[in-house]
Amino acid sequence: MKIKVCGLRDAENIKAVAALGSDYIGLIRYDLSPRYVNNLDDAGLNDIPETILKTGVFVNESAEKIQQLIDEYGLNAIQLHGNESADFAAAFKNKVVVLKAFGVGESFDFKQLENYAGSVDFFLFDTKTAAHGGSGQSFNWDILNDYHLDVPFFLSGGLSIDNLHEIASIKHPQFYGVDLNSRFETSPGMKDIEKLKKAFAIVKQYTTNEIRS
Ligand SMILES: O=C(O)c1ccccc1NCC(=O)[C@H](O)[C@H](O)COP(=O)(O)O
Repeated sequence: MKIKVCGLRDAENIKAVAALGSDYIGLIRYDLSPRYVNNLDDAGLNDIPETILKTGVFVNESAEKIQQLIDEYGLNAIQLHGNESADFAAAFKNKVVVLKAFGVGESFDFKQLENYAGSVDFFLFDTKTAAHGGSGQSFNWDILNDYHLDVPFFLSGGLSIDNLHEIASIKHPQFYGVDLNSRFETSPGMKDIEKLKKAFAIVKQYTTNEIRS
């Protein structure tokens, strides 16, 4: 089970998250988010191990701007959180890892994902919110039983120390990773390392059990 810690922006805080063994770190390039990183120089990306995927998170950003940031900061992955089309995503596939986020409400039509299947590496299922992300609220994970494509997915939306144990109830073969954000913060964009340490232990435990069963 992979772990992505999202909404980071401070170099020292990012180093501490990297030391925990995060597989992905998310840097939000959406200026309406309280976790917006205006200047990626502040994130100290040169100091983190190459094994960690530096993920730019975008909401309806232009392809040119995304490409510029990939080139300038060596982003390894992009997460598209707006209304980006499958063709838009496909233009980046095989250059960087592409995650396409979808907001899940009380119901969700997984048919709309069929078009994206060959154009992305992962889906990220988040809680539907007008803010596009970072709601701190979880959705009803039972809905995932209706997902039948073979693209692996990250579970996102309101994951916290209180509900992370419950990922064990998700038996889906494409369940690939978890995305941790606002429930692990001391303030927007600053992660609580002690809380994350506990979360990593829970996910590790889940992964060990998964391998055994
Ligand atoms: O976190 C934000 O502020 C945000 C705003 C706009 C688009 C995406 C955003 N976050 C992207 C993520 O991957 C978050 O981790 C995801 O939305 C879940 O956040 P949370 O519910 O706070 O755990």
